[in-house]
Amino acid sequence: MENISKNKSFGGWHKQYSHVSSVLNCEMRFAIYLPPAANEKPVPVLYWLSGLTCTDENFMQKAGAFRKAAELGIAIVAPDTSPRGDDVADDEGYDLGKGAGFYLNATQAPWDKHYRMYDYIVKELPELVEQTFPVTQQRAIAGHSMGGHGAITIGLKNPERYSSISAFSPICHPVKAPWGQKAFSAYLGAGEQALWAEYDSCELIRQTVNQASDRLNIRVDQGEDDDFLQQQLMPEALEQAAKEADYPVEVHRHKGYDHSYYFISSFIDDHLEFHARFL
Ligand SMILES: N[C@@H](CCC(=O)N[C@@H](CSC=O)C(=O)NCC(=O)O)C(=O)O
Repeated sequence: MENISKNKSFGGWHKQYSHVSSVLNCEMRFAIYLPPAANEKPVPVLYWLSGLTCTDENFMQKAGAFRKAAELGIAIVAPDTSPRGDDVADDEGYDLGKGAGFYLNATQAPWDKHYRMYDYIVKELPELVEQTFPVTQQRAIAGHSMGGHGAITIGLKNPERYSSISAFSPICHPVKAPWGQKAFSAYLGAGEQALWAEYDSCELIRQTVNQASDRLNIRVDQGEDDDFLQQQLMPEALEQAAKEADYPVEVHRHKGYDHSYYFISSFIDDHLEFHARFL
C-alpha cells in the first residue's frame, strides 16, 4: 500500500492511499480521515460510499465532515466507486462502468472480471484498514445516491458487521429505477430478477420480516427539490417496505434541497451524531 497524500485537518489527518486489490483485480485508491483521538486509542470507522461519477475525493473535499468526526472520534473511510485502470471494462454513459460500480458483484461478461465492489467493501477494504490503522472493528456505513443504495443493501445483508446505516438521497428501489435497471441488466443479466432483488433495499427489507434481532437503525435524508427524486430515488417505496416489515427506518425530508453536496454538507453532522449513538 502506498500513501499518496496527507493533509492535517481539525487536529486529525486526511490521507489517500493506493493499493492492489485482489478482489477487484486492479489498483485502487481510497481515503481515510483519522480523528485526533486515533493518536490515543483505536477509533470506530464510518465507511462512506459515494455516488455516480465520484472517486474517494468528492466526499472528503465537499461534505465538511471532519470537524464533527474529530469531535466524536470517528474515522471515515471513502473508497472509490468502481474498479479502475485501462483494462477495466467501461461504458460511454456516466451511469455504467467506471465510476458506477453499484456496490455489487457482477456476474456478466465483460464486467465480471473486475466489478466486485460488494466483496471489496464488505471484506477486503475493512481488512486492510483494520490491519493498517488505529481503528476498531466497530463499523457504520453511509452513502449518497448510488452509494446510499450501496450502504443500505450492504448494511442489510451484513447486520453483524455494522452498527448503523445512513444515506443521503439513496436509490431506494433500483429494480424499478432507470439507473438501477440499466446497471443491473449489464452487471447481473437482464431477466435475472431473483439476483436483482439481492441488491434492492426494498426487497431486502421485506426479507427481514422474521429477523427482528438483526435489524440495524437506518436514517435517510432526502431533499425535496432533488431532480432525481421521483424517477430514480423513490424513498416512499423504502418507507412502505419498512412499514410492512416493521423495520426501523427514519426518512427526513428537507424543503428546497437538491441532490448535491450542498445538501449533504448541510446535514452530515446529523448523520455522524446518529452513527455515534450506535458505535
Ligand atoms: N453526471 C450526471 C450526474 C452525476 C451526479 O449527479 N453524481 C452525483 C451522484 S448521483 C447518484 O449516484 C455526485 O455525487 N456527483 C459528484 C459531486 O461531487 O457532486 C450529471 O451531470 O447530471
